[in-house]
Amino acid sequence: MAIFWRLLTFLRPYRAGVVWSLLLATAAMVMTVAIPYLTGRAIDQVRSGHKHELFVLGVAVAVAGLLRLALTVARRLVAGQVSLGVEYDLRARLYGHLLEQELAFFDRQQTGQLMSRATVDLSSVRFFLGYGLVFLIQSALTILLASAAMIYVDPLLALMALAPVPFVVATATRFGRRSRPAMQAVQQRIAEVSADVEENISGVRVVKAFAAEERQLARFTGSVDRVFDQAMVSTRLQAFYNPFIGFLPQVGLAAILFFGGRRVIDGTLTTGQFTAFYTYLLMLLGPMRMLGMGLGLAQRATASGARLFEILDRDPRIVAPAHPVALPAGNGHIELHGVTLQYEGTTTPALREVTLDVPAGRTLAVVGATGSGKTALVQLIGRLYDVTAGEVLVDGADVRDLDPAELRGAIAMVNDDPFLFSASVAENIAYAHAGATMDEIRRAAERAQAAGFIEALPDGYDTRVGERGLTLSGGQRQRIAIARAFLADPRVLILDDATSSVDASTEQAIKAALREVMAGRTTIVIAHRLSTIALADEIVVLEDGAVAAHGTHDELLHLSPLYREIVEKGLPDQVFLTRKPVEREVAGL
Ligand SMILES: Nc1ncnc2c1ncn2[C@@H]1O[C@H](COP(=O)(O)OP(=O)(O)OP(=O)(O)O)[C@@H](O)[C@H]1O
Repeated sequence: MAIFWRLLTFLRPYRAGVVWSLLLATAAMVMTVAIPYLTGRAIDQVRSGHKHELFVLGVAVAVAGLLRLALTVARRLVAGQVSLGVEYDLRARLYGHLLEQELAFFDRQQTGQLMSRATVDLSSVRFFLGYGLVFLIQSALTILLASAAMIYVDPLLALMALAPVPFVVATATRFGRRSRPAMQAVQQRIAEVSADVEENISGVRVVKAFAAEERQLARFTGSVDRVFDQAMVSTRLQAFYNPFIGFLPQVGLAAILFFGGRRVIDGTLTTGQFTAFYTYLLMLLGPMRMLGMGLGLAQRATASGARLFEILDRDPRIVAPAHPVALPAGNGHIELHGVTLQYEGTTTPALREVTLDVPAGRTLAVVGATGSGKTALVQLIGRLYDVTAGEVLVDGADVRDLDPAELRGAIAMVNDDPFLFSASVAENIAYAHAGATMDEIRRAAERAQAAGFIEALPDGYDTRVGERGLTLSGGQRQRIAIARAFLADPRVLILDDATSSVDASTEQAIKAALREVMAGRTTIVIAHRLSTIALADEIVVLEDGAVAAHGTHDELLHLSPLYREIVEKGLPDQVFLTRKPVEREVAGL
């Protein structure tokens, strides 16, 4: 119930619309109630042969009908606006809130689940708030007005006719109680199906590569079956309760036909009154059914609301401090003091007591076996995760004291698998600097050794790259990411150099681009090959999240057996493809 009241708060900005909706609904109801009354009177005029009065009443029925039409159209327009407004607000709030969450939140969420909440759940809430609520109130109002009219015509008969109403209310309440959990389970299972669809489409390359379509389909069919089974539980409840709610008032109808008919025969009730009375009772049937439907919508919206609030109530864990300090002037001096990082839900830390000092402008290569904590380390600099212990300083300021937006504005990351948005190449390059001019974009692309292939694309810089930029090769995407970093002009550059899939000349181009972008900035590079290590001033070797060794290449070759082993066996060295003397030297050529 608390969730239901909270849902109503979404209507607050639309108070005027809701009030108008209700006023229009009430006026339409008055017209609806007036029609049987006028019809009853008209029938009495037929019996007494008053042609003029009959004409007037006929016109009055037509006018009431027209007014009702106009009022209903107006109400639907207003309600539609409210509904879409609520949808707009909710979408913006939900999306904004999701974007505020820290990375760790997304590590544990299935994309499809989140998407289902943002679509299926959101639309059931907005549909209820926009239309369902008015349905409910309108039905209740019709029942009240028709009851009042019936009591006015004949209190005793009215009592008889209305006797089933308490049973209707009791049945509807019971229906609500049984239906809500069933509905919530349906929503949950629909979300699971969405998650399955999302995973299958995102991972379609793996599915195809392993010819796993049949297996995936079987799994998917399983999820769909689960939705079907649970929806059937819900449907069975509805199949019984809804008609039952509609049936109860019909018991009243039979009683009215019998007792009311007798009173007409006795002459204590006119035929017109009897007709009006009977029509009122017929009028009750619709709203009673609508009441059931409205309650169904309310159940669904409450179930969906609970799922939306789960997200909306989650406070982001990495936020700007109340009084952030400004990022001190500097050129990207990075310090880690006794840093330990343990990801949520894991038992062993990904980083243990790491202490590092990277002076401004220097290049540090991070090497280590897979899972040794290289990515974990670089993610801490932009505060994508919070340390479990210790501190990370950028130009002397603890990253937790800074506004994350300012901090991240000073850092650029070039991943091994850069993500490109479905937009033009130019827009993708300008992602870090939305106001960049075409000239700046071109210059960045040139420096990133990307201009050549971009100009060869069908529409040059205006070429749209598909979702995830799949129309471009890995090496091309990486150079676009480097161009992005140029435009961002960061103090600190973070690189992951896993360019193992590119050919020799691309590798050369990337190395040249990297050397250009690294100049004059602090760079931390996760190195997977000797040629990248050659770009670094110093190297840190990670082993199980701890610093195993730290020094220059030569020092480490003497001091660290682990480094020697990594150099000898671990790095997919392609240094023979490069021509830079320094790299040949490093590789011992
Ligand atoms: N988001 C996460 N949540 C929980 N554990 C994680 C998360 N990311 C990484 N880990 C774990 O933390 C450890 C360090 O991972 P990290 O990604 O830093 O390794 P890495 O050295 O970059 O490996 P690779 O070279 O394969 O990319 C691993 O044991 C990994 O399983």
